[in-house]
Amino acid sequence: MFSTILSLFIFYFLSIFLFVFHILSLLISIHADVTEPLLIEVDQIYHLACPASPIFYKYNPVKTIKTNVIGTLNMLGLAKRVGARILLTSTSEVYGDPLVHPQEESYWGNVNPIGVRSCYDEGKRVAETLMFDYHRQHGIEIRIARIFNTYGPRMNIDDGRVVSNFIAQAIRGESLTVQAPGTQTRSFCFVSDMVDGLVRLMEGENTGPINIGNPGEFTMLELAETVKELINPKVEISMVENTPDDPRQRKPDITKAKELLGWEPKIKLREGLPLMEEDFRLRLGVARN
Ligand SMILES: O=C(O)[C@H]1O[C@H](OP(=O)(O)OP(=O)(O)OC[C@H]2O[C@@H](n3ccc(=O)[nH]c3=O)[C@H](O)[C@@H]2O)[C@H](O)[C@@H](O)[C@@H]1O
Repeated sequence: MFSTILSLFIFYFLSIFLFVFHILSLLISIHADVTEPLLIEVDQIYHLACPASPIFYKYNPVKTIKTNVIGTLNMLGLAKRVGARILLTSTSEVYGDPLVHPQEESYWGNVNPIGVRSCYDEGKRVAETLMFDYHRQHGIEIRIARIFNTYGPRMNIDDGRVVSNFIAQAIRGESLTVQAPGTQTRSFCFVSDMVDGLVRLMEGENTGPINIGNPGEFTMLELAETVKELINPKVEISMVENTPDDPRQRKPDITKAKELLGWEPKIKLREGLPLMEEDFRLRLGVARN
């Protein structure tokens, strides 16, 4: 009798323990790794995974391409299993070093398949292919955004991308490191505009791909001059060595986003930079003089 009660107790205790362990491991896996399968119930998936900063994705290219390929397969598997709509944040990098300017979605790009950026560029291109293959073969509801350079408060101070670098350098009184030749261009979109565009794409009826970005185009020297003027006129601008395959020009054609999503960015670069400066000053503990 006593041994029956004891074994029932142990069984009961073990069941609860295993149940709690299972839930905990699920929760941990939600935050852990998109390259592992995910067992959850959802209606919508925003598949944003993959480091977007060149220094971070080049630091571990194998993991970067695994995230783009295996991660996207896992997310599409989840979408298929639970019937969810899935949005992929692709990138302007699918256009590579573009020979067409500004870049329309119909442009197929000019990408080096074996370069140091390829883990990211080609990874995102494969991710787009997988999205369309699952859409055509399994009827999955897909959305693809091609994000152009985005910036804003709460960005990692040591992210390594140009806007966060220049703002942190200006606040710390260090020289702004323009990578040669400095005439290369980018178009910078403020984070709140980007989020609005992504939500509209997810909620709308268009698969995309749709460019989401701010068409205001600046050379890196112009960006450095603007940051210097707005944040710290005393800092110097220095020219440093660049990295291979740096795209020479980038500007989104956002006709599709305007027509199909009723979206266009509201925040200009000169308005967005001070908002980011405020947040960086708080986190760096450096007040404005
Ligand atoms: O922010 C983004 O959305 C994009 O950032 C990167 O693309 P990239 O445009 O090369 O990003 P940055 O590292 O910020 O470089 C932009 C330009 O600034 C220059 N740069 C960068 C850092 C720096 O300190 N100084 C500097 O002049 C680079 O040479 C490059 O021409 C990623 O590869 C994109 O996929 C990602 O979507």
